[in-house]
Amino acid sequence: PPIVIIVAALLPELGIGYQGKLPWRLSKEIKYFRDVTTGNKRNAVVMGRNTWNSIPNKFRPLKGRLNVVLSRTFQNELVTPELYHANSFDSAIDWISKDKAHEIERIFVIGGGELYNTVINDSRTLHLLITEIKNNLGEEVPMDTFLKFPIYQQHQQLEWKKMDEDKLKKFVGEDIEISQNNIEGDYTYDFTLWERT
Ligand SMILES: CCc1nc(N)nc(N)c1C#CCc1cc(OC)cc(-c2ccc3c(c2)OCO3)c1
Repeated sequence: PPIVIIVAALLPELGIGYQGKLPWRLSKEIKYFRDVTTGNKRNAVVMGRNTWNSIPNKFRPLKGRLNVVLSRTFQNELVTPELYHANSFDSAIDWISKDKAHEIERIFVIGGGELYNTVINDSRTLHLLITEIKNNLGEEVPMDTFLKFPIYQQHQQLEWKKMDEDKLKKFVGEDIEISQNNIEGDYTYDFTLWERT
């Protein structure tokens, strides 16, 4: 199944976290994340162990999705029907691809920084769903984790192109309502789709 990175990042530095937490609480953004990763058919959400631990207990495993958690100390095993443990990204993808029981439509990589910065360079990753966040007051927001994505550089031979909103709507599915220029607290954010050229 295709691999999609889904992430919310603060422009321009592409900050995504601080001390293992999301630096913001954006309710419509969480709804978008839930709706897109849940979709209509069964999808997988792949995350690192720290991200798993940072999801509030009552929300994990993320419901309606096959949760795959990576840790170098894990054995590859199906812990429950909704939770698979793997000791590498490749062994997780291999298992998901072979596992007929689940018939996974899309594999969403949902964090954290270390996993994002590895998977962005994997040729099997064809799409990025980036929620571009801006701070309204232009103030410094404490961050310690950043995306190392080569997509905002000015040089021409960009390997990633931002798609228009119609393509985003088609990609996530027409029944998902996409509102742009969302303002919540000190933040304004837009949902974007990027394709590998
Ligand atoms: C939901 C934030 C998000 N947005 C986008 N666009 N992409 C993502 N990969 C994520 C994410 C994520 C993992 C994560 C991390 C986290 O703390 C670091 C908390 C959650 C989370 C997941 C579900 C929740 C919730 C928080 O509050 C209510 O329901 C989820």
